[in-house]
Amino acid sequence: MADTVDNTIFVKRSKVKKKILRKQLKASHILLKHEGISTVSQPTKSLVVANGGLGNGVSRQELSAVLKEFGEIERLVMPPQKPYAFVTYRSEAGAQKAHAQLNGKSLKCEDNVVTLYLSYVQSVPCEEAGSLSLPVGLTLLDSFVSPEEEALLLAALDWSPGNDEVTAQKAMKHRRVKHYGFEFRYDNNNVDKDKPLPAGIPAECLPILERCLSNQIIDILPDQLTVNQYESGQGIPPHIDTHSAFEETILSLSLGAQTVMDFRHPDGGLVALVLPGRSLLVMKGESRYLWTHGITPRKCDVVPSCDPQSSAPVPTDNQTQSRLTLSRRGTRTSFTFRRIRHEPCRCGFPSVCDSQRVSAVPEPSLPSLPTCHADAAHLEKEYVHRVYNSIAPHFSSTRHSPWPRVCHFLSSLPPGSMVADVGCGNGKYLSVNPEVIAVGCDRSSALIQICAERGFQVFVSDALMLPLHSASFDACISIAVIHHFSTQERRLAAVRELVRLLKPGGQALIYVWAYEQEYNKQRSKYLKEQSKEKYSMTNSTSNGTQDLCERSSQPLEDKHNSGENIQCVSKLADGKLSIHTNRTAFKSQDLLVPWHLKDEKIQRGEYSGENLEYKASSGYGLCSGNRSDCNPGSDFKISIGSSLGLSSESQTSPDSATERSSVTVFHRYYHLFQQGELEHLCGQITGVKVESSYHDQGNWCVLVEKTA
Ligand SMILES: O=C(O)CCC(=O)C(=O)O
Ligand SMILES: [Fe+2]
Ligand SMILES: [Zn+2]
Repeated sequence: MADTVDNTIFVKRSKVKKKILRKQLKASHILLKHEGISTVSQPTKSLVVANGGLGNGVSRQELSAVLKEFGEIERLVMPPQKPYAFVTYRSEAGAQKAHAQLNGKSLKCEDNVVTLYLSYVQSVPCEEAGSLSLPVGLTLLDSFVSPEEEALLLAALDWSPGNDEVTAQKAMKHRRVKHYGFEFRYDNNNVDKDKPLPAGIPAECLPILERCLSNQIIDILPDQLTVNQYESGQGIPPHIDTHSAFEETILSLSLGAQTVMDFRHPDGGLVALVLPGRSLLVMKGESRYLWTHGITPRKCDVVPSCDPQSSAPVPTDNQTQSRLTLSRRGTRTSFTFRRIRHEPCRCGFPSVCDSQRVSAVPEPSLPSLPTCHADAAHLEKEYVHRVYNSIAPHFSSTRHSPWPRVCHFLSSLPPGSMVADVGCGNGKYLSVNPEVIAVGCDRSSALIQICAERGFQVFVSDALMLPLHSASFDACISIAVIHHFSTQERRLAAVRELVRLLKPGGQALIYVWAYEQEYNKQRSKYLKEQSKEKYSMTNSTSNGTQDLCERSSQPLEDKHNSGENIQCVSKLADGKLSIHTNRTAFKSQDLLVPWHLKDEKIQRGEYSGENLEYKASSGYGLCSGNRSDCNPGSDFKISIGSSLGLSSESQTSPDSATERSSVTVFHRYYHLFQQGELEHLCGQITGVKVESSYHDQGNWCVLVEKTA
């Protein structure tokens, strides 16, 4: 008897399983047919979650809440308006668990119930610029406090000078602050844990904190409060709240005027999020530990044109760009509640964790000159691509003057010419001749973002594999690009690819950095900047090829080699690349050139002179307003942000830059070309004629023509 019952259950169970499997296969089929997403049967770390998309009304918070029960999430990609999402777990085991437990399960969302079907995928698409997604672990709860509570909280603040001691009140350069419970010290980026302040968290905050407890936003009351007050035009540099100082959950309550907070991922992602007055921002997980947050000092924000305070729907990706408007800032006061940490932080982000730094991060050793493609690609990824993504806004701010001879080449092209700028950087050559049709590409998504914001036709691409038709361009330029390829084969391949684009009779102008910085008894601008810049650390060359100077007493070498007999002058001690001393003569052909980024600059968004690039970029791709339909039981609303590529390197505390200004040094790999080397390279390609070659301000340059 018992057997029969068991068997019936077994049969029923397997029927259910079969049904789920059928539906899952159907979902995979639809994904392939309609979206071109192919699933695999072998377990991987990544899953596509059919029906778990923003297009099904599933929010990022809702999906990530269920997914993270099965393991630590590395990435959650939710393409806007799609009925699916992608998740990548840190381990395959996590993905397997989620697959086993969630497949065919219902997910109850705010406004509907969906059934999830999960399949393994080999790779996950990148989050596109403008797509709507928040950093993992970030939640924004709209209207968390009532207007009455807002007024009460603001009235509880006493900014009079007599109160300085009690709340460690400070007037910072870009805002004023007060601390309760414990002082957060901006000199050492930490709190004196055994020195509590006379004033604890004001009683007016308690009802709000109780609400956080009962809504399970926190499970223990905070014991530290920092109040920041920003006038219009003020802000806070990008930073991560010190891991060792505070526990995981950070709450930031926005009162008064709305603002835009920028979240940056170390890989370059930027999410600009509108924080409306009376909203509560909850930072946990990756958003608290790995992403920096900051407010760019400015008087206006670019926001979606629908009133973010209203319950307008989320604009789609395209609409986000087209329906932007300016919003004037007013005075904003934020209450940041945190809990002091008494044990070292053991988060999963050792690269940015001050508790784990010493033991976890070994001293970086210098890379070697590569001998195979794989090593070369790796070197370029670390010492070219990553660096440009990290320094993009600052790099761009030093690159505004086009070189005259490049301009002359572009200006002499007939109207209507098709021109490709391969490695276009910030796009400074794309508008030189308005009569031609110019497209640009660069390997750095952060630089391409800057170009896109300037309205140029651009795309991200590797110069070795351009997604452009052969023989379709009248002219190409490659300015200061090919010297970043680390083997002769790759440099040759880059020139070949450039030539491939040209129509017969088309011309390519190529500039590379010269090993010889002194030519015809003339020192290049790069060397001359040495005396002019007074060894400053502020990278502000306006049109020089390279970066800033550093003091050096090394004599200039004058080494000229003839083109026919190119000798390698790389002197690699134990095979390692050496670090070049800026503004001095090169000692070897392959080396690492430092780029000094004053943290203060990047943190404050104060790039020298015009900081248009930075300002513009941090204002775009904002989050939408709100979802009107969220959480019917209460008056919370969830705002969803959008991301685009821009990077930041700083991971220090909010005002370390005010008290100390540290410099982050990045190293870019260069192969310096010797005289004749570029011509020699071009000479190896059939169907190419070197029209002319010259030395221009420390660069070797060729103009080549495609003959067939
Ligand atoms: O103003 C805010 O919302 C953020 C303040 C903040 O990040 C901090 O004080 O660490
Ligand atoms: Fe913070
Ligand atoms: Zn940590």
